[in-house]
Amino acid sequence: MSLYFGTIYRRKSFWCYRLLSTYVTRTQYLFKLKEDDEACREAQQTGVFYLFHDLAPLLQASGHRYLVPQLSRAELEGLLGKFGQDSQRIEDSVLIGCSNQHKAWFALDLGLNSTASKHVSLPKSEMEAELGGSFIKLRQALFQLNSMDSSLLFTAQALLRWHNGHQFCSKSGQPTKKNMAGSKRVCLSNNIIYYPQMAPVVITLVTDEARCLLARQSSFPKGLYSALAGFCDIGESVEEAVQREVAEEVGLEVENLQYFSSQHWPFPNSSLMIACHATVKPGQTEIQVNQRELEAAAWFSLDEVAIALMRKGSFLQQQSDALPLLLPPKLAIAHHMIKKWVERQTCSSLAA
Ligand SMILES: NC(=O)c1ccc[n+]([C@@H]2O[C@H](COP(=O)([O-])OP(=O)(O)OC[C@H]3O[C@@H](n4cnc5c(N)ncnc54)[C@H](O)[C@@H]3O)[C@@H](O)[C@H]2O)c1
Ligand SMILES: [Mg+2]
Repeated sequence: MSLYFGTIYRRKSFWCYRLLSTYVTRTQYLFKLKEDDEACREAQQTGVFYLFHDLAPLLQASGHRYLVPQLSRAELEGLLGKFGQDSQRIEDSVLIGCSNQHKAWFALDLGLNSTASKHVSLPKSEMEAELGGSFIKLRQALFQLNSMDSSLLFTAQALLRWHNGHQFCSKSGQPTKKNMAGSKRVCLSNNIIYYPQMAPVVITLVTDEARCLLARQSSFPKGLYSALAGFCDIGESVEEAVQREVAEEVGLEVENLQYFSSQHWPFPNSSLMIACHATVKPGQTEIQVNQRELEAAAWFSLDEVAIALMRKGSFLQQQSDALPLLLPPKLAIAHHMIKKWVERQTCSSLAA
């Protein structure tokens, strides 16, 4: 992430002033909103709101793309008023970020039916007509959103889903209460604090000298292959999870693990995808596909993968049986690790 300097000076001590970056002041502001309910309530007065209905975000079609409308506080109060609700409902929203000018961004789901909340679900189609947009499932809209919008909506949906699923304390059975920002929930009967959770998942691009190993599950779109992925078991390090998953799914032992990058992934719940490159031990390349986990796995050459990366068009539309190799879309970390491997291989073959 590139940091650039803003104009805000903060007094560090009596004689020393420090220039803080826009990124740092924004981060510190968000921290304050998470910790201080009053400050967050105040931020709700001037903030903007992204609406959801039963975890589907409000979107507006614009040509082949989707735009993500934001409502001001006044617009949201007007909408709630039309459906017989007061501004108290706004406190159900969760904080998902803020602009460099410290305008806070919130997400609010007006369609979730929760037993713990006194607020009822608002009717979807009437709201859509009122708002001039549609509540569309995130998976369906993925390829028509820009990367900033999709990342913000991923966060918002994950947080809203977590709150919806943690309305009661698992120890006392009593309702839990969200703090204003939605960064935690507390059980008032025993003070247990619950924080939003993500499941760590390792995703590994296994390679030998000239090929990479890709696999597919039967639920994938036809022709689509990706890197090997799997949830970390409790007590495991990333390295152990990578080695276990590769051994479990394709019966290979890997070495030379190299961390590549990470990504929050909202499907099916909230995962932290930890992407690594790894190589097989020399001479050990024979795959045994675990049929309980995978439909197929195979080694692919640099040429096959490089051509597949250049292939345009959505794999969602592929219907034919004679399918070319298809790779995950750009918003998936798997795409970027495969691309990185192709770049590295191409550079080293040019240098040779
Ligand atoms: N963003 C990307 O590029 C990318 C690419 C591939 C996979 N993924 C994601 O990685 C995730 C894991 O991949 P996988 O399905 O091969 O995992 P996996 O190989 O661990 O197999 C899934 C099975 O693991 C078990 N499991 C263990 N812990 C779990 C948990 N916390 N939540 C759900 N199931 C759990 C379940 O029985 C489940 O059926 C998937 O959700 C997928 O969406 C993302
Ligand atoms: Mg797997």
